[in-house]
Amino acid sequence: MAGESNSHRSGGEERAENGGEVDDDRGENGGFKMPEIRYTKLFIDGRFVDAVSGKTLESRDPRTGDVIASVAEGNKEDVYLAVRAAREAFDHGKWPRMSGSERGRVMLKYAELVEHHADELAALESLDAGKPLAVTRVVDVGNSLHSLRYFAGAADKIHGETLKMSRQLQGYTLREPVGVAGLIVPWNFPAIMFFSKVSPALAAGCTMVVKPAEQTPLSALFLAHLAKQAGIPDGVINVVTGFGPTAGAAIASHMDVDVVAFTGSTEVGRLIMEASARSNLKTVALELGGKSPLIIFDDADLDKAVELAINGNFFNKGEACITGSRVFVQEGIYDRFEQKLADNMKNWVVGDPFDPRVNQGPQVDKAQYEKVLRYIEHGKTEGATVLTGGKPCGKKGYYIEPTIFTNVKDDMIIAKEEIFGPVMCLMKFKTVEEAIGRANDTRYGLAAGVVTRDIDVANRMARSIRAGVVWVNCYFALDSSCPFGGRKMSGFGKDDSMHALDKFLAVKAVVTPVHCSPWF
Ligand SMILES: NC(=O)C1=CN([C@@H]2O[C@H](COP(=O)(O)OP(=O)(O)OC[C@H]3O[C@@H](n4cnc5c(N)ncnc54)[C@H](OP(=O)(O)O)[C@@H]3O)[C@@H](O)[C@H]2O)C=CC1
Ligand SMILES: CCCCCC/C=C/C(=O)O
Repeated sequence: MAGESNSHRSGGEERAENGGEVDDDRGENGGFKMPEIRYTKLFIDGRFVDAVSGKTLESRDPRTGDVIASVAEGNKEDVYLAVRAAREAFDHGKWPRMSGSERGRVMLKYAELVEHHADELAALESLDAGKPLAVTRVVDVGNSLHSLRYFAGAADKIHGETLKMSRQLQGYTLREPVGVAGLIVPWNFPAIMFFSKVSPALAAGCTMVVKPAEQTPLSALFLAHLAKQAGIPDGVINVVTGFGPTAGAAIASHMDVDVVAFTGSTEVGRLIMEASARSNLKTVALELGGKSPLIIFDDADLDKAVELAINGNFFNKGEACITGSRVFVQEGIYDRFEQKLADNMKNWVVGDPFDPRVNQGPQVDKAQYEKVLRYIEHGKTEGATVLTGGKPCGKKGYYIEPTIFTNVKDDMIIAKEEIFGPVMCLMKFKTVEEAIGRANDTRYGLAAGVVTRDIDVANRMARSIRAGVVWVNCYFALDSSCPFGGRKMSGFGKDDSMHALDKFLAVKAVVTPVHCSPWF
């Protein structure tokens, strides 16, 4: 493992460059200076404060399992304080009452500050979540900035409709900020997830309480500090770090929270809906798990298809709801595809995320590491064949070899359940009809990929697959302007695009009689 003096290349070969061991003379962290962790308290009403209980939770370095910071452990009482601040800011503060263009201007200032601190943010994110720094800087920070700027631009484009009514009535709709938003986000893309919820909520004029995942609280606190610097009024963004069953559940069941936007597991999504039903029937938007198909046809560009399968499965160590973890390859190209995939995986480097040569860092924590390894064992006992990987690697930390299973049957656990780790199921198919049937044979419906040069096949697949997005000849092609969110047990409601605003806006109809109209 790099940073630990040996990293790992997939395909069973330890470090090709110099006979297995890396001669790493750049010292620990590849000579990279670790970020200073400056913010570890709850952010409520514009101030960093301890949890009422005084308790803290530990954020750990996934490279080693060592504690990197003790962070305030907020619970129900802290959530209540945060919601009170958000309520006050909504009911009496200026943010919801500013014009959209003024809000947009402050959000652009916020984006400028995030960009100015991009290196620090990227380093915090890599340290907390185990992501390669080079990727974090470009993808995680880049995507965060894009989201903030997109919704800064959207803030003055929120408007209703005039209604053509069937009687002598004049009607129009207003789209008003819905109120206090509870934003519960996971650990796989902490900053991206923060902004995927915070940016549209800000643009809509809502105030909010954000709960980051217990594994990755650091970037949200840092971003709260930058929000204050940018001039976002106190109480508009509050961040309560803490555990899901306490702090998260308190947000979901709070009578004064008007909407919860959540990304995470399907199991917790269900709990959030239950909490809404039992409390104030708040609006709920859920972005949940997936088991997405990536379907590669005989006519595909082989190099491209292999690249998409690798990135579609092993990017972010497979910790993404949209991984194309069921790779279906048509029989005519299958053998060549499998060979090239195995060959290319030899260049995939697992190791310290601060080493620029590394493609894949450690899983986020021990629980996820153990969960993924259990799935790998399931795959073996169910009779699938290990093409690459199949075991943990490194002497410490939560590293797992990128694992590809062949001879996978659709009803195997590894082909049905979300693994959320670097595990690909490779399967063969014959016809378009078979590919459609098997792609849809899942309780999830988040994303799908199709690789073909045939426009008719591409169109037919795009219309037949029941998923929130179908990527044709690309994968992970997310953009702030493109709606993102699933169907079936992958949830409902959209992140990104103008659709993301909907959950933060209440539509109100205004109707008056109209007399003497020359047209009616
Ligand atoms: N769709 C996606 O992008 C994600 C999917 N997952 C899936 O979920 C699996 C388990 O990961 P896990 O971290 O447990 O995911 P969770 O769904 O538990 O976590 C997501 C967020 O929800 C919070 N949360 C947990 N329980 C509750 C609750 N009862 N009420 C309100 N909020 C709650 C978590 O807090 P805390 O961290 O404190 O528990 C976290 O902030 C993964 O292996 C993966 O399959 C996970 C993350 C993202
Ligand atoms: C380019 C990658 C950005 C991924 C952000 C969206 C991920 C969603 C998820 O895994 O929940």
